Amino acid sequence: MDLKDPKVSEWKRFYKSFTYAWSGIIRTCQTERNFQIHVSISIVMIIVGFLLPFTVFEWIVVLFLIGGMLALELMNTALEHVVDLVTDDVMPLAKAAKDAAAGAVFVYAILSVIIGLIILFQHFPL
Ligand SMILES: Nc1ncnc2c1ncn2[C@@H]1O[C@H](COP(=O)(O)OP(=O)(O)OP(=O)(O)O)[C@@H](O)[C@H]1O
Repeated sequence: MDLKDPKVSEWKRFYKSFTYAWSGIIRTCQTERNFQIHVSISIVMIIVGFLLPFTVFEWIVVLFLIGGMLALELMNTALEHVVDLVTDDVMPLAKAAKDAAAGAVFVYAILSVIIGLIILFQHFPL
């Protein structure tokens, strides 16, 4: 179905774009080891959040970190696919693009771990 077709209703377009997004998430979850690791850590963090329990502010921070991390990992996967689509050859620009995207994920992951530990230490003071 062509989503730009004017005969397609707005709701159908909205629903279709939602199913495309969902299939992108599922596919990435099935194929990308790093995404699976992030999902696992997110589930653990949510369980810990219910057990401690987190305050409303802590939930907001943790959910932003989880959402940001998963969204960034999806963007990284998209960029890897595009680079692989453009070339099979070993090229410095392909490496630069992939490594920069991986770097973005790494920066966010380090920040998430630090903020996550700060939140956890609030509940288990040393
Ligand atoms: N076409 C290419 N030209 C040059 N270097 C590349 C190319 N494709 C990948 N690389 C480099 O090889 C390394 C591994 O890349 P790869 O695409 O396998 O991703 P990855 O880091 O294993 O991530 P993932 O496990 O999520 O697929 C990275 O340093 C990347 O920059």
